[in-house]
Amino acid sequence: MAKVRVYELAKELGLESKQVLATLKDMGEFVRSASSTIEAPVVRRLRDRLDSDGSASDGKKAEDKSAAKKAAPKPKAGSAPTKRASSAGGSAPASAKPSDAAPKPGPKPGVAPGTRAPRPGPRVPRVPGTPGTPRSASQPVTRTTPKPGPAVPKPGPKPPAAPMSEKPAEKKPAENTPKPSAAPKPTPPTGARPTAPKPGPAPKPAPRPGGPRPRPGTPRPGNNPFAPSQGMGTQNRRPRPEGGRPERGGDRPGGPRPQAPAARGGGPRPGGGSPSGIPRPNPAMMPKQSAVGGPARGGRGGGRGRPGGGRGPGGGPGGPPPFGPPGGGGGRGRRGGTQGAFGRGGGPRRGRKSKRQKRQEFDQMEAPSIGGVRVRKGDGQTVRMRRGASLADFAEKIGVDPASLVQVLFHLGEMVTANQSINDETLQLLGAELNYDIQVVSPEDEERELLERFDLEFGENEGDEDDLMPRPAVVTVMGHVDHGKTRLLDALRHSNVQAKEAGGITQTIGAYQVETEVDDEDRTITFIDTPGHEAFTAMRARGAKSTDIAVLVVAADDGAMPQTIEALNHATAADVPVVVAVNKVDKPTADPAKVRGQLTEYGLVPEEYGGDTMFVDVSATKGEGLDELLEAIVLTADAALELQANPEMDAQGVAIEAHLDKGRGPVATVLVQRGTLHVGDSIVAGPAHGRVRALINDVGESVEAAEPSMPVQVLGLTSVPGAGDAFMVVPDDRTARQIADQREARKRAAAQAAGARRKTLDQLFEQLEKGETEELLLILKGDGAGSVEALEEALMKIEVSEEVSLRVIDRGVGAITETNVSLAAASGAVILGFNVRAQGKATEMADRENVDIRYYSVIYRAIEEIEAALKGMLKPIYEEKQLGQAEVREIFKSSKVGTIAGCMVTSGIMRRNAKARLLRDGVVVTETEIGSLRREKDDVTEVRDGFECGLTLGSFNDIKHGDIIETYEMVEKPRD
Ligand SMILES: Nc1nc2c(ncn2[C@@H]2O[C@H](COP(=O)(O)OP(=O)(O)OP(=O)(O)O)[C@@H](O)[C@H]2O)c(=O)[nH]1
Repeated sequence: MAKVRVYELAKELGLESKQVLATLKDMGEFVRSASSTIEAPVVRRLRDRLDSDGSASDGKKAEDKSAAKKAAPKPKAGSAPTKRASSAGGSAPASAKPSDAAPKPGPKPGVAPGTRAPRPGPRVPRVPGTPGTPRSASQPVTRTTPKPGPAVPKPGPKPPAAPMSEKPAEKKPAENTPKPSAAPKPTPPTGARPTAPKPGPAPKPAPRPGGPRPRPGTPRPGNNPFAPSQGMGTQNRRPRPEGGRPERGGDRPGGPRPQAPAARGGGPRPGGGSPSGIPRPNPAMMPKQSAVGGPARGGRGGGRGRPGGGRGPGGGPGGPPPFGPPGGGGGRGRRGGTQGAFGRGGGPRRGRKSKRQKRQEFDQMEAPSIGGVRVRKGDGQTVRMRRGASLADFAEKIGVDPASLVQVLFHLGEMVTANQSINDETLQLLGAELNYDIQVVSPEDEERELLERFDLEFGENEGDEDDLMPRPAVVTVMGHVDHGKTRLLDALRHSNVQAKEAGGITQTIGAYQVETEVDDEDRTITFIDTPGHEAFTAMRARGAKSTDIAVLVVAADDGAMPQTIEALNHATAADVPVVVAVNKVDKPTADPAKVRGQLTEYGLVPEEYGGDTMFVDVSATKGEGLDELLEAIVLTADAALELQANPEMDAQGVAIEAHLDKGRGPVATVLVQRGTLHVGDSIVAGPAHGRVRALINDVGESVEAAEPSMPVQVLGLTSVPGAGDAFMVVPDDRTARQIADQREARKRAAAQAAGARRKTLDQLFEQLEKGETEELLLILKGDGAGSVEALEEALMKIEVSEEVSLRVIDRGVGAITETNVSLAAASGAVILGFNVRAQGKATEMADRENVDIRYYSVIYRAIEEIEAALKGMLKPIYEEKQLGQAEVREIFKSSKVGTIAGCMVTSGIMRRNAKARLLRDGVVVTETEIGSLRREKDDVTEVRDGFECGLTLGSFNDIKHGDIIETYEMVEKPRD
């Protein structure tokens, strides 16, 4: 047997489609709409069901009823309700399923009847000719059908629901009165409406011709909160009009409504909005009801919300077997009912929303509000963040919108953009606020993890004892400026590095090896010469870490100085043994004993005093004490250290200095700490990588390999590594590149985080109040990575005022290029060239673009100039300087110039156009300026004390006898 559509079957059976749908639902069959097809077996069962119910309109029953349309309504109502009602326990049940009804009573007593009734109501109006009665009948039926339009017409043709209606009809109520609902109610006898409440209503029904709208009285209470907002709501309302709202009433032909209201109003549906509305599908209600009814979702089964299906109302609450269980047809009924029936479209919309929105709403409910921003909080779980991560990174890890984090931070007083790197404290603050345990991964850990990903390890693991071989001690020479470090090293290796230094200060780190003989044994010592200026503190600190022994140079004539102590602290922190070289002992003012005494206070006790620190008196210029110094170094190393390394492994070490050589490209001076570095090795040094093209030792010779503790220049890198960056040999170029790339990215983020000068809101507002803030932007270019780094560090320490600050927007090794100039031009930055010059057309371009390039070869000169420049950016400070005072003795009125004050200058001078303030009884009345100034009849520029004058105060005319006029000027005050 071919599939048949519901409406076809309904027609065949002489029923309303909705009735058929309702019955199907009752049978547990899910049929979406009247146009849906149903299988033959289902049709058979349906027929059986209808037959057994007797409701089936045996075909034409309907026709018979045609006359009784009105009755029909009730029946329908009844029927429909029945199902629903059943759940609701409405009266309807009586008709359709008495049994059901009975049980249901509890649920929505009044509802059922009433509910249905209402439905009709609405439609009624449309029903043309039919006065109340007919409509009611039809309506109920129609109602299911939703479509307003169609509904109207249907009334006539369609006899009310056959099955359902029939019973009710029989019950007569229907017949009497058009009110279907009314009719049903009477039925209640079945006990449907246990709730008693509506006894009254039942009777009333009769009155209501237009009665259909039964629901009036009771606003569908249970209806649901949603109703209003949804399409449904509206409809519901309509029917409701208690007492038949005029509006509708008017429309309706049947005008009768009024009565209905009363009737219904009675109170049928106590609780439930849907009572009468049986038919009315209330999408909104559905959910609720189903929920109430119990089986929340199950409802679906009932038939997705087919309107007719009694989905809504009835089903809901009571949820009697048929409808109830399933969830009451409730489920989603929106589709059927809402859409079509009410033509609102609200239904579907709602449905769509619920999926997405519900989740969002749920999330939001869960999310606490921080300063008005809702962000889901954590449960204290740990979130690992790399140093310098951005809000976007954090947001991604915790699955929230970065914008919301920006807002949260804003409320916490930090203004940060989503992609900006944030510092550790801010990250922690945010984490604490959102209840996450933030673990900022240190660069060291990050580095370790990075290498682990490539199965590499940088460290001391050099294999077994057998693999280890003695290696030279690596020594760092430290000390106060000009105490003779360079000269001493120079003396030790018989070269003259010092002469090449500009400004007399060591600018770069050099490393050299010196041979000596101790106890008839040849020993090699590697020296790292660190710069002495304070600006190089960072490099010196690194130097201390990469060395075995520190030689502290102290001038015998000067004694321990601040940087001597600082250097000592670095050595101590690095747990490096110290050998003190008391230099310049050749000087007449030299006092080596004093130096020993001073350093004793800092924990360096000379051996001769019973301590374990070796002090050696030397004279770098005269070459005295050098052998003793070397011997002291070797002895100290032998005594305190076990200097060994595995020369067989892949080389690892540290880059001491690097620069960009015009002819050779990036050149890095590295110190091999373990393993042996060979030409041809793939290496990665910080963010630089490459393959070793050549190795050059400290005396400029090309070598094939560099063993532990040997300083060597490496050629072949693709870029310039930073001073202090670790280097290591890796399996292949690809690995080297990948590691370098990741380090580069990390470095960028970290630099951004460190460099970003975040201002709190308070600070910002403070500065805004003071006026615009100024920032000096710089681009640094130098001959070596160490120099550039040192310069930047020194510059960043300059503190002139809160109002001005400086920021390095770019830095690099090598000549100043056109790229640098164009960046400077675009950003308004100044370029500082340290031991480098503009290259090619960069100078020309700088002139054209008006870019300021400054060249330096001595670091502190750069610092001085930048400091001066920053001071120059400060806004001038003005202070008030009083000019004089005059007393008003006469007042003259002039139609041309206003009020003229005849004054006696009591002190100083009155000057034309000078700033002035008028004082009355010691109170400033106005701040203005002297307008015209006359002495006798002549205009003058100023009048001195002891003289009378006439003056005007701008447009201020409220001058009185006895007022004091004070003049002053603002004078720029020099800054400190
Ligand atoms: N009389 C005397 N003068 C010395 C001796 N050693 C160094 N000088 C002088 O001290 C001055 C500074 O020497 P440098 O070697 O440049 O000192 P430094 O510690 O390397 O200085 P910076 O590079 O600025 O840190 C130079 O004029 C040297 O000639 C010494 O043993 N005796």
